[in-house]
Amino acid sequence: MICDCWQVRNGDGAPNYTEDCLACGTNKKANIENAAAKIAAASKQGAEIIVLPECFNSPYGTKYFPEYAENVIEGGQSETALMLSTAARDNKVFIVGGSFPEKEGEKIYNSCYIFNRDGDMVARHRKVHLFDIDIPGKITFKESDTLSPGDCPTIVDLSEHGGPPVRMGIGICYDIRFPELALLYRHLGCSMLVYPGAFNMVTGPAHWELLLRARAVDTQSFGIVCSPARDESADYIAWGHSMIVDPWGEKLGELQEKEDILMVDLDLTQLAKVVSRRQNMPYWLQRRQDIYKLSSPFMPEKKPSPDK
Ligand SMILES: NC(=O)CCC(=O)C(=O)O
Repeated sequence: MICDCWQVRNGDGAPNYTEDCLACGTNKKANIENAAAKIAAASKQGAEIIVLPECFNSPYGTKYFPEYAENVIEGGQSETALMLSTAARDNKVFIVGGSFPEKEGEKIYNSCYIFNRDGDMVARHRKVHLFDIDIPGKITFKESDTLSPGDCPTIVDLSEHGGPPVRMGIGICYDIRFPELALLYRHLGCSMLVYPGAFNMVTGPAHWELLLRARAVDTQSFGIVCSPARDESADYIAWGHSMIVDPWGEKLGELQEKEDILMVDLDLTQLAKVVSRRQNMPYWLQRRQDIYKLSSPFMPEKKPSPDK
């Protein structure tokens, strides 16, 4: 399996976005070392935030998850989480750690851990929508054979951790198909949606870019997807095409299917674009909440939604 990373650098007040690809296979140790090496390389190029793809320490497949899963909490010695923490601290970067199978008790989750520049774990997202699909003759996949779903949205505000003014909503792959999650993130003040993901050769060409751009436009936010690069010999062949789009749905950068690095500057002017897009086309304020309404236990009742 091959992986992409995506990064943000904050140069002279100008965050800079990059994507890498890195090769992953069945050798877990090699996958972890490769990810660490790519994080270091990206950091050398000035990346400030690095995003890894879904399932970067193992092949993507239900039969692999139990074997590659690590216990991060409950005093677990997770070598993958340790690498992410060390890499974040040594390179002084934020890391959105793609995902890896995580064990807690009897359950296994598809989890994304996020680290600050000191190597502290600041958030965890457990994939909330499991990829259970059956398109006869094309693709059948049932994550729920071995995985359990998470039950929380996950937001990371980098400014609360000494970083740039970016509030990210995190999802993992199939989570991108659920507009309600993205709308909830918008409601909770996010201006960027980050989805480590691994679409395949059936759904990738059809929906990967479409969904990212849709979620970005739905929420007037930056959108990022970070995929493993394609490995034709894998059981599950990833589509690749890590990508970042702006709140207008315009592509700021895209990788192809191979191992690679892509860096995209996101200067403060572009961050301001979120605000101006939201003002120019204030559809968030024009929602007809008398006809329909997003409801979530994670939505504060009284707090007005941040829709500047
Ligand atoms: N890893 C995943 O969740 C795959 C999702 C996917 O391919 C899709 O089409 O959705």
